[in-house]
Amino acid sequence: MSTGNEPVDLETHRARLLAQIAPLAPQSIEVSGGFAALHGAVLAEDVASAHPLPLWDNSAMDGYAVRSVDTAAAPVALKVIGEVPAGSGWDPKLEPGQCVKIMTGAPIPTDADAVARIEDTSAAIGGWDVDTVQVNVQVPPGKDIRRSGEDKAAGDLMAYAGETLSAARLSALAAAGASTLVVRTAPRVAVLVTGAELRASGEDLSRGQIPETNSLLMAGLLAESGIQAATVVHCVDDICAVREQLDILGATHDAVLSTGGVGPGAYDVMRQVLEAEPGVQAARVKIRPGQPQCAGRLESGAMVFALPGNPVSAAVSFELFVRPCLRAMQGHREVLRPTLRAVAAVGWKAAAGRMQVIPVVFQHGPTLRCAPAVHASSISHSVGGFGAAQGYALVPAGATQINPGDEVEVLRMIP
Ligand SMILES: Nc1nc2c(c(=O)[nH]1)N[C@H]1C(S)=C(S)[C@@H](COP(=O)(O)OP(=O)(O)OC[C@H]3O[C@@H](n4cnc5c(N)ncnc54)[C@H](O)[C@@H]3O)O[C@H]1N2
Ligand code: MOO
Repeated sequence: MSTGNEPVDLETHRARLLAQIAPLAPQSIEVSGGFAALHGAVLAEDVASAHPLPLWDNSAMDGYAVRSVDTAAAPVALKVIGEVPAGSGWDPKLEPGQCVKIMTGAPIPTDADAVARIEDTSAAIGGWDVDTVQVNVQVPPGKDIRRSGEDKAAGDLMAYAGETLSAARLSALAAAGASTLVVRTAPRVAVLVTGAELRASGEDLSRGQIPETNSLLMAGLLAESGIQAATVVHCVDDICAVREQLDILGATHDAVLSTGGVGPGAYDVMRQVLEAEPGVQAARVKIRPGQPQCAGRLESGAMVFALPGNPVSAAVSFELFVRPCLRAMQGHREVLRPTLRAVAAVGWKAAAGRMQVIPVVFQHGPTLRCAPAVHASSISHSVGGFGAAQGYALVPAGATQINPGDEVEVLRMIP
């Protein structure tokens, strides 16, 4: 492990990490088995529409497909020669004075050029079951017809490499006849926790023991970032045991996250194990919390992010460094969340020489306002107050105080 002597700023450290990330190999997935499994995957190639949308001219309304010219002298009686419900492939021939019942989404007969809505006919009162219908209004050509290709033409690019397959995008690609998609699915991530004081939540606690919560935090933050099935491993504070786990997890995952044990303490085994890893770098980043960072590539193959053990420090480190790297692995076009401006609802003390990353709750109104979720002077361990956090305020290094009404830059994690 190499150790940078000089403290680095957030952007420099993040850029160094991102430079080490290689995008995962893309996979070509047949979607005949269904699209749902692809939700959250990231496109590795652009996708064009296989056919026009809509596929064919179809009715926008329930009513009667007519020849517009027949309605010129409305009200006019037209002979109903049949019905085209949605799903029907029938293309009836229409003679002058004839029409067909048609339902929303059904193909417009080639001989028709407009739709008279049922509301504008005698069927609105008399019902559908008639041989002759009176159309009460003049129906101009094209009225209530959804034209083939008016949404997307065949060959139009529908989605681009680097975009996430959201519900909206997946349904669009399914509608456009996609048969194979080239994607990157979520990286395989393991979470490794160490710490002799940690007990499973719910267990009785003796003095000196606390509930282990960082695995829940990390797995949850991963899930909120689209990585559902993280492997969680609890390991005793023992150099050989941690070494063995890192070797196993590093060979079977794309990234390993750990929390705790990176400080200078006598029992900080993670630091001691990683010291033997040539591809791992320790850094002091000018942020508060989250100053001690340790990351790089394990000899076993995976990226490792050894985060500080304090829960809020770990969460901040995840947001600022891990999440962007995992997104880069998956080929996301945007790896950082956009930042917003918010107005400080109350004042708080800043971190002076370091950028302060303080968990906040938002107050919605004509202007977005925020207030700290934890005490500004003791952020890193305040797991309780952090529970209400919806995002972070990023207070630049150099600021000593935020006053009520000041504008601050914020990252929003939860809507
Ligand atoms: N002499 C110094 N001491 C410390 C320094 C320093 O520069 N010099 N840095 C402080 C800062 S800043 C941080 S951050 C922490 C980083 O320490 P570690 O990464 O070694 O974390 P631990 O000591 O293992 O734990 C810190 C804290 O977090 C609790 N913890 C750890 N894991 C979990 C878990 N899975 N679930 C819940 N809570 C967890 C642990 O009990 C400790 O309270 O070092 C400072 N010290
Ligand atoms: O930098 Mo530590 O992460 O403050 O608590």
